Amino acid sequence: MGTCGVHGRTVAELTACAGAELRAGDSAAEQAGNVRILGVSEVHTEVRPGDLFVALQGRHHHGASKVAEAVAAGAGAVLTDAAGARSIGRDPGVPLLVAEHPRAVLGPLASLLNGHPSHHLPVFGVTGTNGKTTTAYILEAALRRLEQHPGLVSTPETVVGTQRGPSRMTTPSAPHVQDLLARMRAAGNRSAVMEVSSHALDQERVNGVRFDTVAFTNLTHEHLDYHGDMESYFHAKARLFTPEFAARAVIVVDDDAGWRLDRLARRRGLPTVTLGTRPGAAATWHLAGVEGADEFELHGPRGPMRLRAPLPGEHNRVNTALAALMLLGAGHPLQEVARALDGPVRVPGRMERVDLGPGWPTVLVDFAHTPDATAKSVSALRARTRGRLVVTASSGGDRDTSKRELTGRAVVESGADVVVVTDDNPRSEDPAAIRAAVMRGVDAAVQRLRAAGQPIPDVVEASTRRDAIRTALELTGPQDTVALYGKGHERWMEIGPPGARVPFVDSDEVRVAARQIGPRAASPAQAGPPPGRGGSGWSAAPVAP
Ligand SMILES: CC(=O)N[C@H]1[C@@H](OP(=O)(O)OP(=O)(O)OC[C@H]2O[C@@H](n3ccc(=O)[nH]c3=O)[C@H](O)[C@@H]2O)O[C@H](CO)[C@@H](O)[C@@H]1O[C@H](C)C(=O)N[C@@H](C)C(=O)N[C@H](CCC(=O)O)C(=O)O
Ligand SMILES: Nc1ncnc2c1ncn2[C@@H]1O[C@H](COP(=O)(O)OP(=O)(O)OP(=O)(O)O)[C@@H](O)[C@H]1O
Ligand SMILES: N[C@H](CCC[C@H](N)C(=O)O)C(=O)O
Repeated sequence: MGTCGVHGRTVAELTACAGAELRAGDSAAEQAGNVRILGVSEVHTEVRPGDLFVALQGRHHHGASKVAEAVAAGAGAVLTDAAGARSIGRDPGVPLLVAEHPRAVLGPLASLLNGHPSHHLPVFGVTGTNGKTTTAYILEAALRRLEQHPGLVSTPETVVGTQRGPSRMTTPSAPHVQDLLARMRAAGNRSAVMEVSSHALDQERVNGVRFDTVAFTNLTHEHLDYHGDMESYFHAKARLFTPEFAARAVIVVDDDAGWRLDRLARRRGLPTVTLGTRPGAAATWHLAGVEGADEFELHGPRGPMRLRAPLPGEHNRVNTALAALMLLGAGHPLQEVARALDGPVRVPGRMERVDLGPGWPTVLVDFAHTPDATAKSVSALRARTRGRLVVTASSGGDRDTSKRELTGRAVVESGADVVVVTDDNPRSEDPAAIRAAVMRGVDAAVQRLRAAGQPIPDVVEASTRRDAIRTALELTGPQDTVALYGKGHERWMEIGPPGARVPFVDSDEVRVAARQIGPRAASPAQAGPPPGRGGSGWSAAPVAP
């Protein structure tokens, strides 16, 4: 990887940058120090001639076991840790750099080799359990309207110049991050928006990026398979909030983690502004609005701003407000920010409507795959659905198992009328076992509602997602809403061993199922089961409370 062209950097320069020790093996140290390195890679299959191969200890392998292949592919030098150096043993045939924490210096080295791209364009980083992608897209659209020509690094897509393409990861490896920023710079982007995942922070993938403004959305139950507990998860997120990474931060303080992060960031010397939606919260900015409406006001030190969220739900007002405060923090005038945020934004697979025409329910595809996201999304749709709200409940395999029951519980407690328990990406697990876990949460919540004398949803299990989609359409009419959760923008289903995928697109499946079911009568009076548990009627525009 790397785009520093034919010039590159010498091994001596990289050794100094990495704080490493240069072991020249059989070659003379001076000669080794003069070797020119053109790029950097941490995956042996991505090594290009003249690259520095950085051999890291991972969860499964030590990259040092791939040094011979990397050198055969043309690696000009190798950087590793003491354990890696021991396992390489004999002279690898190229200069060997040994550092205490090569992972920590991989990003800075990649930045150096790419001409420090983040020093030349403002980078906006968004982290938090839910809302990163949505906030990033809202911000990207606004920066475009402000003629800041943003690049984008996000879960669904990456934008370099004006080219949009699918992403493989939310936040890629350090060499890829720096390579993307360098390519953005070369392609004329004048700003960049980047989602920063907790995995990326834990694995130091954004080390070496200088962020202009970083933002925190929230911290709720997720990724405990990786982080172990919420405390470690918090500390992974908190890594981003230091003056070394960013010039300033915007922090949503609707949960305890937000307040705690604000205190921690300020103690570290990072200037912060806070955003609260709870009445009486001692935040810098407050979001005020009528429940269920997309319009809202933002009150704070620089006066009220009137804004409109481009997607429904309270959570999307927060995402919009966060984007506004990031832009204000970066120095854009208030009126311009308000204007730039006033317009449609398409966020792939987030509250995305699938238009089937008259006679059909409102169908939405949404990426809610955590308990909190599911609760927020179901509540938002409940408030806008005149008829019945039919939702899928599912969870991915080989991921946090403890969120499955909580997700099942969330759909019931947030007001769904019909819950269709089905599959997401089963990966290597037995899909029936995952559904059973989700169903336990659904059942427990139903029992609680029943005991409290409250209305309870109908519950169906569909052993394939295709069946679930068809069932949801068959059950619904034009007054109803169908929400398909979990897969959002994904264009595949992961089934079987790691990496195994079959094509599967929720919105395509909806259209196929509608065609199979056949035409629907256009009149709302003729179709659809009786009204559900409540709600005030779906509308693309906000429904009056
Ligand atoms: C759990 C996790 O994040 N794993 C990442 C991690 O894998 P690992 O620790 O198992 O790596 P490893 O296989 O032990 O290899 C160690 C080192 O040897 C190198 N190696 C390894 C094997 C080989 O044949 N050749 C080789 O060079 C590897 O490049 C690596 O540097 O390091 C790898 C190399 O950088 C990543 O590809 C891999 O991401 C995997 C694919 C992944 O699925 N990650 C997901 C969970 C992830 O990061 N998701 C977040 C979004 C989460 C969210 O917010 O929703 C994201 O930012 O995308
Ligand atoms: N601020 C928010 N708070 C809670 N839930 C949200 C928020 N914003 C969006 N959501 C819900 O979470 C889902 C995922 O949103 P989004 O993709 O923006 O988050 P993300 O942090 O990028 O998620 P991921 O890391 O899984 O890609 C949305 O489809 C929506 O249901
Ligand atoms: N980045 C998230 C995406 C989850 C998407 C959902 N469809 C699933 O498979 O669980 C993860 O890897 O946990």
